[in-house]
Amino acid sequence: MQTVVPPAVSAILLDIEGTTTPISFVKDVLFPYIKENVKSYLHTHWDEKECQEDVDLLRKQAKNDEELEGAVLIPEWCSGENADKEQALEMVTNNILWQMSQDRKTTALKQLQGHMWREAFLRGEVKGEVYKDVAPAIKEWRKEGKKVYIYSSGSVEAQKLLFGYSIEGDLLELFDGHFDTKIGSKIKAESYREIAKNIGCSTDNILFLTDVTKEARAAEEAGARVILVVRPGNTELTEEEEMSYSIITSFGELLLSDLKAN
Ligand SMILES: CSCCC(=O)C(=O)COP(=O)(O)O
Ligand SMILES: [Mg+2]
Repeated sequence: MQTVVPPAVSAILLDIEGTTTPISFVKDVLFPYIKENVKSYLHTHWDEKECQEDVDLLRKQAKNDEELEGAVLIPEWCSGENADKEQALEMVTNNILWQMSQDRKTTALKQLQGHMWREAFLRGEVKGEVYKDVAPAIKEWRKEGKKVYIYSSGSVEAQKLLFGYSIEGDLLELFDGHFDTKIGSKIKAESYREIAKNIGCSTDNILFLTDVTKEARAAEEAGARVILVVRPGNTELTEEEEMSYSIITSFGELLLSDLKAN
């Protein structure tokens, strides 16, 4: 079945996990890579500026998380020149593993993950999985003058790795820009307003494609248009959610209204 995109839409904003990319790729490939390698990564890179910045951000996040039940914290002494490296990296590792056990989407965790995946993608150990219908559909949309952006909890750096080193080669030229949680949480309406400001359009001109209804609601609250994407392995939608949203199972089902007229 086809779903018509209203002509007012000038920008299509795409989620990654569960939308352009199977959840299984994230859960079974990307996340295990972090869990298996985080300690040795920290060990190797600990003294580098980038790694210390990542640790500092993780420590600040942990401070904010103090109130959370079961939170694994990172004491103040864990970053900086005088830190006992072995003890500190043990604490940081435990914090990362705890955050991942909760599938947290903090900027601190996502930044470190992006830096770790860089090694895996550059060495060719990992290639980004992208659904087959994604690239051909985006090419069509762009031909029709639509701008296409990514908005994911994964850091912009990680997004560029996934699409730049994908199973279909370098797909980065499909996108006009990338957003991550530095612009705000995906479940906050304000983030979509900020994205619209950044793109230079009204939220009403944005069509957001996502698999997560909390994200869909936030985008709608901001005035953006939303279509839910149902892919194999995604969380099942409730009957109410199915009734409330337009749904597609492939990007090929989107029909630009300008095209329909032809
Ligand atoms: C290269 S993105 C890695 C996937 C990830 O870490 C993530 O949290 C995906 O979140 P999304 O917002 O795309 O569902
Ligand atoms: Mg998603």
